[in-house]
Formats: sequence, C-alpha cells, structure tokens
Amino acid sequence: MISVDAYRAIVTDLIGHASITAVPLAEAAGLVLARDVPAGVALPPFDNSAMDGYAVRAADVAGAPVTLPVADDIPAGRVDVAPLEPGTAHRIMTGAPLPPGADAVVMVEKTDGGTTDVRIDHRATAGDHVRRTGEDVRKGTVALHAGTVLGHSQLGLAAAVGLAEVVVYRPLSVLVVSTGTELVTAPDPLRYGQIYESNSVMLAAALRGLGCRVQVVRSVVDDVEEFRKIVEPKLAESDLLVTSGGVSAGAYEVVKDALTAHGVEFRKIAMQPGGPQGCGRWNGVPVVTLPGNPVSVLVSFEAFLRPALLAAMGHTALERRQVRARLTEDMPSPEGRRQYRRGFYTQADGEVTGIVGPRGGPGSHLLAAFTQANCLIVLPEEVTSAAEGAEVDVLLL
Ligand SMILES: Nc1nc2c(c(=O)[nH]1)N[C@H]1C(S)=C(S)[C@@H](COP(=O)(O)OP(=O)(O)OC[C@H]3O[C@@H](n4cnc5c(N)ncnc54)[C@H](O)[C@@H]3O)O[C@H]1N2
Ligand code: MOO
Repeated sequence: MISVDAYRAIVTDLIGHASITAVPLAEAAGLVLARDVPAGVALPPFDNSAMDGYAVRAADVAGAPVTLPVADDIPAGRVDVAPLEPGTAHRIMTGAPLPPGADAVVMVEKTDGGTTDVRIDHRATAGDHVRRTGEDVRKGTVALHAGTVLGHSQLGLAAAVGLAEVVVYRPLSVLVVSTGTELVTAPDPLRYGQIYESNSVMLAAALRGLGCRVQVVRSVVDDVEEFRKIVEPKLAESDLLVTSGGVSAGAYEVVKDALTAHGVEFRKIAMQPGGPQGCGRWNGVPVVTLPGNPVSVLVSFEAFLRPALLAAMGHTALERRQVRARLTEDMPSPEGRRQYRRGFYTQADGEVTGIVGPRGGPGSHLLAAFTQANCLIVLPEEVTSAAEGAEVDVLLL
C-alpha cells in the first residue's frame, strides 16, 4: 500500500501541465490567466458624468438658485462634445463625456429639468458627480495578473479594457468511461441485478466544474476487447482518461485486465474509501482508473484528481479549506488507512471551533448521505477510533 500523499504526487506528476492558448472571453470562465492583461485603455477612458443632469462650472452655480441657458445636449456615446462656455449649462446623461470647461454635474433632481434654460437649486463643488479618467484602472498598468482565476468580474474587466480573447492554461479534455456489465442508463428499464449508471454523471459534472472539457462513455461492458475497441480510438483526442470500476480483485476487472500490460499500474492506497486505484499512460495518454463505488469515485476525485487537474490548469489554490472541528459522536476508523467520512460541519456564532458529525456510514455505496454532507471528516492513518468531543480535521466542500 502507498500513502494518499504519495499517490497524489504520482497522479499530479502524471497529468502534468496544460499548454497555453488564447480563447474568446465567452469560453474563458473558470480558466486561469497565463499572461498578464495590460490595460490598453484607461477606465474610465474619459472624464464623464456619473448622473443624469447638467454639466456646469461650479463657480457659475455658487449663488444657487441660478438660471443658466442650456447650450447643448450630451447623451452617452456622443463624441463631438462642444466646450462649455462660462455662464451656460449642458444637459448631460450618465456616462456621457464631460465637456471641456465643465467641472461638475448637478443631478436633474436638483433642477427644474429645463431644456432651454435650467434653474439650478443647489450649489455644486468642483468634481461633483464627475468620474475621472483612469480612476478605476490607469492605462498601461496590469489590469489582471497571470495566475488570476477568471470569474465573472475578471472577465468583465478584461472586456472593459478592450480584450476579445485572453491567454489561459488550456482546459484539459477528459474522457470519462464507466465500466460494468450491470450498468444501465435511463430511460432503459432496470432488471434484477442491474443498476443505473451514476459515476460518469458525477465525474463529468465535477470535472466541468474545474474547467475541463469532458467527453463521456456512459457504460462499457466487462469485456476487455470491447473496452479497448470503444475507448482506444477516443484516446487521441483526450488529455486524460478517467475510468470507473473494474480495478479491484475480482475475476472480471475489465480496466485492470485491459490496461495492466499497457502502461497502467494498479495498487492499493492507504485510504478508505478509494483503496484500489490505477494510473499510468496508455498510448502516451495519462490514465487514472478509479474504483467503481460512487463514494469512492467522489473521494478519489477530491484526494487526487481535483488537486492534480487544478495544478495542471494553472491554479495555485489546490486545497479545500481545512478546519478543525469537534466530533458529535464516536467514530471508528480502519488502522493504517486515512479515512474520509462524509460529514456535516457547523460553526456557531462566536465559536472558534465548529462541530462535525458524520452523514451516513463509511460504506462507499452510500451516495445519498454524500448529498447531505458539506465536508469530509479526515481520520488519519494511525487513528483507529475518534471519541465524541475529539478535534478532527475537516475539509469543507
Ligand atoms: N476481494 C476484494 N474485493 C473488493 C476489494 C478488495 O480489495 N478485495 N475492494 C473493494 C473496494 S474497497 C472497492 S471500492 C471495490 C472497487 O471495485 P471495482 O473498481 O472493481 O469496481 P466494480 O466492482 O466495478 O464496482 C464496485 C461497485 O460500484 C458499482 N458501480 C460501478 N460503476 C458504477 C457506475 N458507473 N455507476 C454506479 N455504480 C457503479 C458496482 O455496481 C459495484 O457495486 O471493490 C471492492 N471489492
Ligand atoms: O476503498 Mo473502496 O473504495 O470503498 O470502498
């Protein structure tokens, strides 16, 4: 058996690093910037009005109430803005360029709203309701740094400084294959001895959540020739193959039987669930073979695939947030294995340490309990039982 940490390093090394590529902003959500984004324009690009109202010289309204002739009308988008002559006002809309000569904007609510003459009821101070060039981003500075994860605000900023594309770590293309002759996909009816396939649905969603592109083969029967015939041709277009099922000690371990002689090594990891694992290269393509039990799939994803894929796609935050919490009940744990139990963590207002209790038993078929969990409780290899009230490590999902 090898440790969770050693195997995680093996998988991380195997998956390696994605190349970099330019993608349109619409395809970049969740990806990581590989190059700085320079601000080719200032934000705002020009002095402009923050309000619908009147552009004035503050000095002209110092004796408010005053009435000024309205010399021009400036909607947003107007580019031929005439200078403001002293003693006049321009009607101006939010986002429209401040005319040269004006130094303040008076909101329309503080006037009579006139279009030929306007009565201004309140005095203004220079700078009122004026948004200055570059006060958000100065031209020529770095708007977004390499390594930034592109969420919606970051993509908005990239668009605002005039980019159509960003250079990112390429999203990895992952081929997900579920194996098992017992697997059926809805809406086919379920006969005795069969189960509905669920692993590929979970894996695809989890991988897409990291930014991967995913291709899925929902079920391959436990037949080595059939497995190779279906999966091998799809390898060429994949950066990674992830399988589920067929890796343990039985007589029909299709993944193990198909790939043992083709560069994939199968071993036991000192963890529960997720003990039986395999990884290596098939035709040069990285392969990670997960055990078939649904909870084993999810825990393996957390322990190995998630950090390795995040690292490959340029992320530096690879870990789930880890906190300490007190157990609400006694929990046994297998000797020599790191156990991951599904749990529910809460932290009362003002408390430093939260509490955590298990959701469901340790069985790796108990998927429903996972859906009610918000964390994994981690019981280290040397622990065989943790008592109620003991502090344990918790990974927040
Ligand atoms: N003699 C031993 N038997 C088993 C061992 C062992 O060490 N010695 N390990 C057990 C552990 S732990 C696990 S985990 C499983 C892993 O087995 P496999 O990877 O070969 O997985 P399968 O046998 O194909 O499936 C296990 C279980 O999961 C169900 N399954 C499989 N694929 C799916 C899917 N896509 N969607 C939903 N459910 C799926 C399958 O029907 C089985 O019930 O081996 C233990 N046995
Ligand atoms: O190690 Mo297997 O993954 O429970 O249940």
